[in-house]
Amino acid sequence: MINLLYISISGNTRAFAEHLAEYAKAQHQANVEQPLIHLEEVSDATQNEGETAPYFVMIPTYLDGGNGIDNGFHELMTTAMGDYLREPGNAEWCRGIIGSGNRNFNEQYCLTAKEYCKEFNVPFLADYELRGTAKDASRIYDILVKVNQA
Ligand SMILES: Cc1cc2nc3c(=O)[nH]c(=O)nc-3n(C[C@H](O)[C@H](O)[C@H](O)COP(=O)(O)O)c2cc1C
Repeated sequence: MINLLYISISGNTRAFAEHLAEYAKAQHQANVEQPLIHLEEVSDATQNEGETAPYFVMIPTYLDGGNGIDNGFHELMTTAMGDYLREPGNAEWCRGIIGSGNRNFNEQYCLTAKEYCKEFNVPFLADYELRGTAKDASRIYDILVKVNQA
């Protein structure tokens, strides 16, 4: 089983997370060795239960102003995920982060995920735009399977 935590404000990340879980289900049906994906959505209402097993994080990008090079990392909307990762012991179980965003934001593309990776010292595993594509789902599932097995 692959545990995947995500946060979604306007629904794109939720849609992609569900797409990934469906893709995993199909892979698992074809070959039981291929793991399923267990999803958990984090929000401002999330109570910390304390992570005790490996998991991955998916986070979209919402930033206020700046250019992403020498300024501009003022995170909006998604801070509940950072708060969750900062709870004692939680970040230690995080095996990597997948960022999403929109390439129109140039240097700020997926910047929240990149900054979290630095702060929590975990690998940046992949990125995708908006709701992702079928290709993104298979590419990212393969990455999750590989890192989860390591
Ligand atoms: C106000 C606002 C600011 C955004 N800022 C960024 C940004 O700095 N970098 C980026 O890559 N995408 C940015 N995006 C795009 C979102 O990350 C993208 O739409 C994402 O798929 C939203 O995920 P969600 O629907 O799960 O909340 C922004 C979108 C909005 C509405």
